Amino acid sequence: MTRLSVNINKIATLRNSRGGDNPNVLKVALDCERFGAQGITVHPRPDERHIRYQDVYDLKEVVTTEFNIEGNPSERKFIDLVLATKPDQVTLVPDALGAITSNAGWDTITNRNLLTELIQEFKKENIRVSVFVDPDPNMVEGAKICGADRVELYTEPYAAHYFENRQKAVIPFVLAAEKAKEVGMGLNAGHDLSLDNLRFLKQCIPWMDEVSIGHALISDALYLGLENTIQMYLRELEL
Ligand SMILES: CC(=O)[C@@H](O)[C@H](O)COP(=O)(O)O
Ligand SMILES: NCC(=O)COP(=O)(O)O
Repeated sequence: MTRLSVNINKIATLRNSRGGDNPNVLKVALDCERFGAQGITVHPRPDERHIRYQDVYDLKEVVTTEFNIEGNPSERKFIDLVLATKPDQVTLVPDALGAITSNAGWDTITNRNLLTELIQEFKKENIRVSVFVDPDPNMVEGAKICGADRVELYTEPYAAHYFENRQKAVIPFVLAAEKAKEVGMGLNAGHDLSLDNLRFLKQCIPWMDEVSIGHALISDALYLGLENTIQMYLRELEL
């Protein structure tokens, strides 16, 4: 089974645009769960332009499905947030400062020492650690050597080339996913997944543990409604 974790960053972005509390991120998270989502993902960034650190503390109190915090551990503040809130999973993402969104995975070979230390620190607190990587079997193997439990494959290149040639676009992801299976790691995927491209990815890599989806899902919800949208994404994950 592949779980659907809804990334609610976009809800916080909308809330922040007016400075008030509408929409309320806690209510949306609870509604996502009520409508069938099997997890909630947040990705706080140092400038708190969408999810704020306080949101993460507040969400931890109410989320009853899998809680996944994504982010760059380059600042102690992020590490402390994760250790204090103890989510089910932390996903380490090497966000470049000033980037609009995540745009690359870790080099798990060059960053081996850093990742190994961080992963140990989180795992001591029983927090599952996933490492965001490009679809490269060497990076998957590197994440395993660092002690990660899972990798999250950065799916933007798959999404970008889906309509051009989906068979070709998915090949590196299948190879990376096979490596994860071979070395005994769990497998997540995310970034720009949508109602267009999700089913084919699931068909090609049925052993994915989780997909985290935000931008497209929240955009679809404007037209289709949140409950209906979540149900539609869940259906794409049924083979
Ligand atoms: C790691 C990843 O691909 C997502 O967490 C993505 O960064 C979503 O964050 P934004 O919604 O802020 O773009
Ligand atoms: N880890 C990926 C994620 O949480 C959502 O990415 P996107 O669907 O907003 O591109």
